[in-house]
Amino acid sequence: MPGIVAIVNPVAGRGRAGRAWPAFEAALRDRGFELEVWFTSGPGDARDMARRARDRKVDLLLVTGGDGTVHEAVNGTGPDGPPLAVVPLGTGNDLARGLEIVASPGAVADLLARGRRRRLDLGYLETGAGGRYFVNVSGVGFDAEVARRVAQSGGPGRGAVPYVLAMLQTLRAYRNVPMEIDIDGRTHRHVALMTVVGNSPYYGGGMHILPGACPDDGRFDVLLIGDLGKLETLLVFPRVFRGTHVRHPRVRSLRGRTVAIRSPEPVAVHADGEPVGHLPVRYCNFPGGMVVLVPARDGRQRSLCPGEAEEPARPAMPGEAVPCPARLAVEPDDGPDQGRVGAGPSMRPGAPEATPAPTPGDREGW
Ligand SMILES: Nc1ncnc2c1ncn2[C@@H]1O[C@H](COP(=O)(O)OP(=O)(O)OP(=O)(O)O)[C@@H](O)[C@H]1O
Repeated sequence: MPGIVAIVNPVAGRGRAGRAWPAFEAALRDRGFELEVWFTSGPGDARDMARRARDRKVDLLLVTGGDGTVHEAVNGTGPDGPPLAVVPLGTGNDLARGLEIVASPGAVADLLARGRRRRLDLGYLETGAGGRYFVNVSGVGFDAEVARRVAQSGGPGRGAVPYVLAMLQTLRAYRNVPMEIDIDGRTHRHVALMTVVGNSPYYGGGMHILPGACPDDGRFDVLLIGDLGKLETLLVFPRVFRGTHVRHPRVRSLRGRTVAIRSPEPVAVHADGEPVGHLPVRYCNFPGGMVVLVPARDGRQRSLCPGEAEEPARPAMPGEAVPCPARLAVEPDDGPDQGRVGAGPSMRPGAPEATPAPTPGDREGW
């Protein structure tokens, strides 16, 4: 039967979600909302439950937990699932942070009563290990190694402190790697600390990694972080919390609908902080692929994009003309000598060919 289904991950936020949930449920019932509550009992449950809720055509899916729970939920619903409302009781809560969703029972009851349904872009990536959706940010290289270390440290509960500790451990042994990054058919080559692709500005529990990211513009923000040395990385890192790292001369900000990255070396990839395999990776965006309740502000429609006061009149599905294919083919890595990224089938009909291989002098240290 349609209605509201609440998926609650009781261990999110190191158990905060389970402890706080009864107050949220009471506030919602007091305001007249009827809901069915499903508690997860382990990894993967939120995905399976979200799929079941989508199949039942529920009116609203209330996802209670952190970014990992939201990540699982969208991987259960896929694009154009039921509208989501997030109760941010995890550790990092980076999606909610970008949308200014407040974790109090009253604010969540207001969100359901008066919030606006907004279509946000849903990212999709595919590595040799398979494909998945992501809501915030994916990274390739250094931050994916950090994510792997954080995941290995075990159990839910991420956030900035474990991230910073893992980052310092990773930095000791990490070597920058050559990467080829193809954005909408144009190839960029560099020796990289890491490359970041995302729709939302925050990750890692409040790091403002993509300060220009606009979650409903139909395009990814792509950050190319070049050949920084260890000391330089340590010096630049604190700037990530203010978003000023993007002004560093070895950092480039780009945008695009489709992105492919490869390297001759086995480079790790993460999606929303979850390790998801190694290069090569291909990304595409489902513009407007998820509907999320965001707080209403004084009856005005606030823009979710930096630098825009009011929401511009975007079409409901801004990028419909460039859909993601049902399944992306990832070719085996045949190394940089092939001269270009994405030499296999294009992700979209009529996409321009990648630019030819540069002369050795253009290769920025390859
Ligand atoms: N009942 C459960 N017991 C153990 N693990 C669970 C359970 N339910 C879900 N999980 C796992 O808990 C992980 C962590 O949840 P989540 O990411 O939402 O919280 P968090 O790590 O505290 O927050 P954030 O991701 O915002 O930092 C999820 O990836 C999920 O697989």
